[in-house]
Amino acid sequence: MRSKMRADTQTDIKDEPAIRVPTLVKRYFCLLWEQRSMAVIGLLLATITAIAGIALLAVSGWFISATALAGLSLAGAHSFNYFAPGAIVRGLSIIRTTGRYGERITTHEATLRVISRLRSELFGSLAKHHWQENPLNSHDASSRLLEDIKYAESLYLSALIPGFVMLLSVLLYLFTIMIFLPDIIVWILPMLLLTVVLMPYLYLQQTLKPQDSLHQQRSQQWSSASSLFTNLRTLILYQRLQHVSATLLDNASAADITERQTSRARQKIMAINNLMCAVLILIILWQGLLALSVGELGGSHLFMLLLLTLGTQEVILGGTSALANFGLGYAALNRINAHAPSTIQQDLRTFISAAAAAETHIATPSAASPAIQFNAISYRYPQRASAVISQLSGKLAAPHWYWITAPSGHGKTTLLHLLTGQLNPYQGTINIIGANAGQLCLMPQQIDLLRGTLRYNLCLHQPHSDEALLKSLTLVELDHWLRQLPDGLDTWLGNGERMLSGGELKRLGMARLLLQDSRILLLDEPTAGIDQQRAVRILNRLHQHWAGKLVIINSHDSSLMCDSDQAFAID
Ligand SMILES: Nc1ncnc2c1ncn2[C@@H]1O[C@H](COP(=O)(O)OP(=O)(O)OP(=O)(O)O)[C@@H](O)[C@H]1O
Repeated sequence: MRSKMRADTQTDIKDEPAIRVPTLVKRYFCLLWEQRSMAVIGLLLATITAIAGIALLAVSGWFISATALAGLSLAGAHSFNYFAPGAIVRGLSIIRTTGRYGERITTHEATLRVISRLRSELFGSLAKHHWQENPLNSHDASSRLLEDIKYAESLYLSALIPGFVMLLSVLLYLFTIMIFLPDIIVWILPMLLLTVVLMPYLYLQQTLKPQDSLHQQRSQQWSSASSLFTNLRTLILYQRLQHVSATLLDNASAADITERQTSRARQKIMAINNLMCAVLILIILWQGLLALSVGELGGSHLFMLLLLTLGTQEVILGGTSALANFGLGYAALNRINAHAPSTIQQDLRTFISAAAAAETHIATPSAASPAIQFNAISYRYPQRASAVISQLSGKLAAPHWYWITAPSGHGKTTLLHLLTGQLNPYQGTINIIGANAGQLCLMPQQIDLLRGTLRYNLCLHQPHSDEALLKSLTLVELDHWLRQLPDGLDTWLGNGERMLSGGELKRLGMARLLLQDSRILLLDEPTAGIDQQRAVRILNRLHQHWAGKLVIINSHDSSLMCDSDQAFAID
């Protein structure tokens, strides 16, 4: 059963040490493996494009110099074969152009698929698990996650591809040099090792060292910016806007300074690498001229080798940052691992293990009438010393309405969160009968108004006809209120727009619930702020509308109970 699995999962988290660093990295590579055909095609196209680009430069260098040499004598000009090298140059430029387009399409598509899966898994996991257990600052968490996932993009796109292309190009370059000038390998091998190994390593150092503080500064900046916009009205009322804006500017300039310093250090390394590549060209020129003077190398071949070096150098410079990009992506995924609540880490482990993936499969609803059975469940908030719910058992079954009764602060809301799976009991089991997770719906104590139209606030991304919306509003007596709205269902609500009274908000919450196709309905303080007569009328209508369903209510006002309703005491 779903809830049994929840309880088992909880034990897992406790037994295992905090998540191993590479779990999210593993997940990233699992996702990349799922997209392997596209990723490999992208890698091949990137390689073909780079090699075609280098070859194009080298062959056209040879062609131009050979043509020029042939043109010096009339006989040579007549006997020179212009056609074959011209066709090769044209062919290479076609390959390079098509390869580049194909590479962009495939590599970006593969990255997009991997990253969007990763993002939806992480955010889905955050949304699914209740943040009460793992308190998170939502601004901070989301800006950190977004920033880090952005870095993760670079793992394949800006690290694996340019790194692979660079290594392959360098090997081919060495092979070609060995054919024409085998003696100079002793000169160029150390130079290549410096440019391909040492420089990327130094670049990585300069990138990673300030990365953590830069990341912290940037996410702090986004988090304060987002909280400034959210709290704009309060800040203006209390005349604190200027103060908060000044703090935001300070945050931004601290991050800018760190970024500028990092960028300067990296530019220096790139400049040194450029210099080393220039030395490489000089070595080729020097040794090539020596070989030319003793007749071991033709003039056009020397020109070809120079341009070959120039082309390879471009690829090497492009790959210098590959190692650093890998480090950035790896560090970002590590950071998410370290900061993510244990529930998300558990989800990631579940995604990775195929067996567990089967376990998450949502059970198909049976024809049985809906019920919830819980056996000896206990729950304690991580921040509290004592349990809020201890060894609670019971069975709540349709078609009844159950009113949870207990004094304030004795765990009524906590029980609803346990039943909906937002919290996990650390002991005991909860079995949902006759309904799947999507058919169990909660009206929370605090109704959040989303910034959008009334229609958007009711539908919450599900299509509903205007008639259905009107019917649900009528059942909760919001039809008169609707008629007063300037744009009816398309009137904007929310912070900074039209606000609702406390009682109206509760009724909007009930209207939302009425639009859900749920078999089990849980309502947390649905009538708070609503006058008694209206509350009785609305509850009577809901009784008729939800006949046959399991309804669980948390309310302090037990005078609203009907004769057929049952009380469920948790004390
Ligand atoms: N995230 C949390 N962290 C720590 N303690 C919490 C958390 N949420 C609730 N509590 C505590 O758990 C206890 C039970 O809270 P709960 O909201 O379930 O009570 P309740 O019976 O619904 O209260 P009320 O009738 O006032 O709404 C309270 O003492 C509350 O302070």
